[in-house]
Amino acid sequence: MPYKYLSGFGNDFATEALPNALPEGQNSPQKVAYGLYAEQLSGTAFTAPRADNQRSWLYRIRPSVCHTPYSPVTAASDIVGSFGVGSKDSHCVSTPNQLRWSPFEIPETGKVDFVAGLHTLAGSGDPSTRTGIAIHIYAANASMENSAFYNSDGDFLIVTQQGRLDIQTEMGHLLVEPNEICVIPRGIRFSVKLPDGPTRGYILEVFDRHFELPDLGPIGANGLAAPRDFLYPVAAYEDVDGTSYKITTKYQGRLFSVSQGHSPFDVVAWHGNYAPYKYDLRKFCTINTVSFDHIDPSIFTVLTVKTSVPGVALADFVIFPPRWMVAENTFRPPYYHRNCMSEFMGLVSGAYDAKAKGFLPGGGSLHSMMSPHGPDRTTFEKASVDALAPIKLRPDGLAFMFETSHMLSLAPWALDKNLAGGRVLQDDYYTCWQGLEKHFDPTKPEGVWADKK
Ligand SMILES: O=C(O)Cc1cc(O)ccc1O
Ligand SMILES: [Fe+2]
Repeated sequence: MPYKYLSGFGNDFATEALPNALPEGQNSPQKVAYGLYAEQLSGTAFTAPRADNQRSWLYRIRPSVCHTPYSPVTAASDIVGSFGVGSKDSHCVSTPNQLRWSPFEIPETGKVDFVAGLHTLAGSGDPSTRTGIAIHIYAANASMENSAFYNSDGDFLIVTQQGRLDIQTEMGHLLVEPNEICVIPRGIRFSVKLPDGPTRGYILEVFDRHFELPDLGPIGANGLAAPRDFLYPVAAYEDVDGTSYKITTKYQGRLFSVSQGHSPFDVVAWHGNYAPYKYDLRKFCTINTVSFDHIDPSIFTVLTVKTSVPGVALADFVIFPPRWMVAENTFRPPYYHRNCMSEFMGLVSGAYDAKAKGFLPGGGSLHSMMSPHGPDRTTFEKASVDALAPIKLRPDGLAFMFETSHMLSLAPWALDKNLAGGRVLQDDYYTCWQGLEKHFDPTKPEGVWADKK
């Protein structure tokens, strides 16, 4: 499969797999070229201001509506849709505890595809009122066959951790490898193949608005993620009839499916600004202190979803990429911290500056609103005496954070102590801070660390 992309975050694209399949100068001609149907896919209200308005026009072999009625999927699922604690459906739990998970298991037996391999960890709000977010992981070992998925509840930002995802979408193909992310907006049908076999990763789902590049303020016109590095698929279609396709949607947190006798990937041409995209995190132009002190992690924001309050994100996607550390006279790891936001972290590879052990690739941690957290004892002690030479921090490491202004509720699966025979949820996480010693000595204004170098 040749993967071809169009570039530029939020551009208005036009792409066709057959010459002149796109109508000239209008969206809905009486007769569309090649006998195609025209269909609009709206990603914002019709009346959203022009700067926010997102929609695409799809020219396809059949309109999407040619399918059997939706019926609930009866197979057991670890997906949660509504996070109001106490709501009859939700079974979610609120806990301010600092939580950490060892690498989430990838199933070794049976065939588990991307949809069956979705597990919700935490979330807030409810898609029915377009408030909130959800955090899921996926752990799968099989490609989706003759099936597609779309999310009615919101947009998915997918962080691949192990294995590439070969994603066929209505707009074309995306090949996404670890160190890359992709965003599949609400409603867009996609099917995931696993060219490398077993796979794992993380998903940030937002129930309202869409991901945007952060404003750069005094940074200026350049830096962080560059718009031109966001890649969108070119139109690619298949004309397959007579095979039964199952299309599953997550709708208010529940799965429903329809069937149809033709491929849903029959879009010959499309134009517009509502489409899936991918981004290589290695292209992120990292900015940080060249003098002193630890800069807040918002400096590493790749994408953000705004709320109506200026500067307050519904969710930020933040990375901790390889970078030079040069800060002088500075405690360089993350500071001890209590936050009015909730912080979920994952690790794609390597290790993370605040934790000497226990936070592993494919695992995760959650530090909830106002729950204290920071470096473990080993990290604190080492960083308190380390020589402050310039160092290249973890050239192969990539950690990330989903940070949200909402309080999260925990899905039952996330707190299941028996996951993988009790090897996932770390009961003893809190102990990494228990040994932090008292160093206070009122007779030593210069502190105690000078003696310990
Ligand atoms: O590890 C964390 O908790 C994330 C984090 C990183 C950082 O560099 C500063 C603050 C912060 O919350
Ligand atoms: Fe933090």
